[in-house]
Amino acid sequence: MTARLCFSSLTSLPNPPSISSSSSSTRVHPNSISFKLPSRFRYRNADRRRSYQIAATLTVDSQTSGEKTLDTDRPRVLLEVKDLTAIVAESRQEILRGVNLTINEGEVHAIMGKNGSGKSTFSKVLVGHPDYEVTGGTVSFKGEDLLNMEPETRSHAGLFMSFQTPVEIPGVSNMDFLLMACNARREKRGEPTLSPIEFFGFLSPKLAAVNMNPRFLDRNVNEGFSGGEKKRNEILQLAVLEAELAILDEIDSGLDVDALQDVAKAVNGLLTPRNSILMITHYQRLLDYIKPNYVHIMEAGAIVRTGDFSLAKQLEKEGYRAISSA
Ligand SMILES: Nc1ncnc2c1ncn2[C@@H]1O[C@H](COP(=O)(O)OP(=O)(O)OP(=O)(O)O)[C@@H](O)[C@H]1O
Repeated sequence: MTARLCFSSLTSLPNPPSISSSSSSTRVHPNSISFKLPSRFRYRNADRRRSYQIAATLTVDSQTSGEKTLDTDRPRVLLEVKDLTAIVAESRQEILRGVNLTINEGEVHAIMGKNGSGKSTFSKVLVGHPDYEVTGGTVSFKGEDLLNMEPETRSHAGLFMSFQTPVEIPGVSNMDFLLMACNARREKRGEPTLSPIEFFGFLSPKLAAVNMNPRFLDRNVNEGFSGGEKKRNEILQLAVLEAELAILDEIDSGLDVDALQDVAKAVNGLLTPRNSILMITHYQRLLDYIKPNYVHIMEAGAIVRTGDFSLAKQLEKEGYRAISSA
């Protein structure tokens, strides 16, 4: 069966995403892609939150990939967050209480902070998670108003988020998923799409960089993957999507020491002077492998301190009490 999966509409559907056979489709969405669908494909049981994750992960672009900075000596500001406040949409509980953060291209930033300080909420608000409502402040991404964009448009613009708990997609092989994502990006850039064989050539060095066994390509996306395998797979997706700002939420959790080194090596290999990384982590050990330019401490929904790597070392040695603003 051939099916058509419309990435851009996933987040806007009132119901779980569905797959329509191409024979019954009368209109083709510009971001949709035809692919062979295994007969066991089951999307109807997916909930809306998962759809959001799929869309946030899948949609790719490069509308702005051809942009050039006018002043090539000065790094471009990728993300500028000013006085951002946000609440949980359902309970109206205030979580973010005035976050300020600027990320230039080529920089690696790390956010640390006690459990419940708002780190994940901040990253989810950046990618437009429907659980949260922004109540104040501004966020610009490459000069555009990020908060006015739909989640898929944010992804189109070059934002990628690796979730603490990566989504499973039953019925879609990893290979199909990555191929779709890659070709969606190429289409947006006006480049010819890759055949599965060409794509394998593109993917092979990335697989090697993440030290991932090619047999994972035949398995359904993240289904039955161990925690560490899911994290590697997230970095593989990042490598394929070539996002300009990657938000990595606890990418080190659940990784053994070898896997941590592999993942860190792969992330470092993806860094260029044109892209940036925002890591959320509890542990200095990740920062030993992916060296941050800036370390921020989040407390009660705001960034209360910023420093360099030595701040993470101080934290490891003395704990939050020593550097708390309270
Ligand atoms: N969808 C939600 N519904 C209710 N409460 C929420 C929701 N999202 C976040 N919170 C609350 O907001 C606070 C901040 O949570 P968040 O996950 O952002 O913290 P964190 O700093 O990432 O924590 P951790 O280090 O434990 O991952 C917590 O008290 C959490 O319970």
